[in-house]
Amino acid sequence: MVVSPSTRTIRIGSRKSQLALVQTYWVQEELQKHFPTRQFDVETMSTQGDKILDVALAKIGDKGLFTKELEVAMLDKQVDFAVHSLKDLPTNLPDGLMLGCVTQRVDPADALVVSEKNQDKQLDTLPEGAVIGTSSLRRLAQLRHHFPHLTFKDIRGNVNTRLAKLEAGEYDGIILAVAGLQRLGMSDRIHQVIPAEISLHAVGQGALGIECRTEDPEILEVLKPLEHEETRDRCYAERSFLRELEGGCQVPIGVNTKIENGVLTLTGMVASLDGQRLIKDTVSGLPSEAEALGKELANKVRDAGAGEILSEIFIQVNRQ
Ligand SMILES: NCc1[nH]cc(CCC(=O)O)c1CC(=O)O
Repeated sequence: MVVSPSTRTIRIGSRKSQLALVQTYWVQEELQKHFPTRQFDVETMSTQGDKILDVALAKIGDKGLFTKELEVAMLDKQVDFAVHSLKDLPTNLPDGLMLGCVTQRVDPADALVVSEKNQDKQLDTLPEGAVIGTSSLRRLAQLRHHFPHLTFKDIRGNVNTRLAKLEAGEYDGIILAVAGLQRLGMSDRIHQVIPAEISLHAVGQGALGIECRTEDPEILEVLKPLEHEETRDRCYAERSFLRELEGGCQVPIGVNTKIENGVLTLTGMVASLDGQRLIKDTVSGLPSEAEALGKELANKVRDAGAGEILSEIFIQVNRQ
């Protein structure tokens, strides 16, 4: 039997968490609509990030923690592409793999979710010493900067696990991405959407990134209908900013982007872990120059003192 190329089954790799599966099945469904005669299968696997739950994320660094196993499977041709939350995808990918598609972003903001007894509180009305759960240095530094009276405590696990820890009374509130809660059908848990003036979001937050083999034009073609140009340009600028600044560990870097009248505006910040120093600046230019804009902004904040903050963090995190 001769198998024509168009009958090749396409295998999609995914993590097993509920959020990862919701995202992957969405991609599968959308592609099935565009290519009704093709077969798309989903293959799930656990990643390091799903297994190591007892070590602070900042310490292990998040380089590829949630992506490595999927990348090995792609390079071994066990799967053809992998669906990631773009914010979990490292800015430098292994040889032979690329970011093949960026989907339309949903709200990239962070949200406060509060425990039963704090339903009448917001970030600025929570009492002195209230315990806020987050494992992200970015959220920690920015919230400490604005609300130094709050206490911050690490929290790990997937979205459901974190919500369970909140319900168990370990925290007064936790910070989660709006996007994740929405995708899991838990928008009702969003108590306060944190404005960009208080906390800039993570690079790529709210978008899906599809990683695939560089040398597989058929897959790249299949992914095209899911690409959202505006999100892609914004995320390329954000990723370029992060790539220029990160030095081998998770760092408190936040961004915000918009495209208006054909102009891409990128705001980025770097903060010290204690929230005392926060360096923030903005650049604008053509969306087609997204990567150059990211570099330009990285140089600006580095010159303004971000370089010093980042090297201090690198030392602190590795000493712990
Ligand atoms: N690091 C975990 C993670 N990776 C992606 C999301 C959901 C948000 C998104 O897709 O950007 C989350 C949960 C969270 O930050 O609350």
